[in-house]
Amino acid sequence: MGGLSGMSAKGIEFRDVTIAYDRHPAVHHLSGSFPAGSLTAVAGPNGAGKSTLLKALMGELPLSGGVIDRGGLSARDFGYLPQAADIERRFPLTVADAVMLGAWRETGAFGGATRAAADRARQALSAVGMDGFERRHIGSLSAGQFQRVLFARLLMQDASVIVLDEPFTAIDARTTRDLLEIVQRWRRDGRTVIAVLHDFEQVRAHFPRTLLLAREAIEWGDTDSALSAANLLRARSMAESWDEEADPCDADDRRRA
Ligand SMILES: Nc1ncnc2c1ncn2[C@@H]1O[C@H](COP(=O)(O)OP(=O)(O)OP(=O)(O)O)[C@@H](O)[C@H]1O
Repeated sequence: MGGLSGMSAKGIEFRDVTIAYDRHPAVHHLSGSFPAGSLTAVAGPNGAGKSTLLKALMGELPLSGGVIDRGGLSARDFGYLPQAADIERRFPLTVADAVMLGAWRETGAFGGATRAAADRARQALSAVGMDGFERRHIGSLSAGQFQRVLFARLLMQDASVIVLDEPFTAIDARTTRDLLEIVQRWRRDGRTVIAVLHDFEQVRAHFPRTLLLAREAIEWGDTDSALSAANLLRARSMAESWDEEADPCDADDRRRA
């Protein structure tokens, strides 16, 4: 389905990025890049700043320092799947409506759905194994079925960068396998995929690049190297020693002064 339009060959670069809540940095002095067309896992302990990083990448959080260079991409080039807990499912939408929301680039905020968009929505639902569910209310789906629908919406959106926050947490093994196949398909299309994941075996098997984060980058590069035993130990010991709220960043304060 769909070719890549407006894809940037430059990738996305973080330069000395700090993201703070009330001056307490959740992501600290982070530098590195997501090359165009790469498949990267973001891993790290609880509270490491993974979701914060994705929200800042999506422009939902301001930076306290540094720059995110999106290589000329705009918001419409990004497809974002937040953590399941952040998604409202009681909204009275059918499966077909939910997938068609991914076509807003074609239909516009108030425009009608074109026949072509409706056909693509059917193809997207079929690709995620959800044929025949069009009229079901999204609130009536299992967690795995709903995640399939959200992946269909991303397929529909045809974004060149796809950002997934813990897409397989609390999802059954069969659905996870099918959705990982969709991720590989995005990779073959040349899309850039960035996913927060907790399962290191899954990361090693499917994601060539990894950012191992513990507020700071422990390593950002090839997965085998980033997930070395020494790095994982370091991430764990950093997590065990940090307070829930990091100290305000003095260096940043001095720079601002
Ligand atoms: N809205 C907020 N206001 C204040 N602090 C926040 C907010 N959101 C997150 N934090 C804090 O920022 C830090 C990083 O949180 P974040 O959710 O980014 O971590 P994470 O790596 O995604 O964790 P997990 O694996 O548990 O989902 C944590 O200490 C968290 O308590």
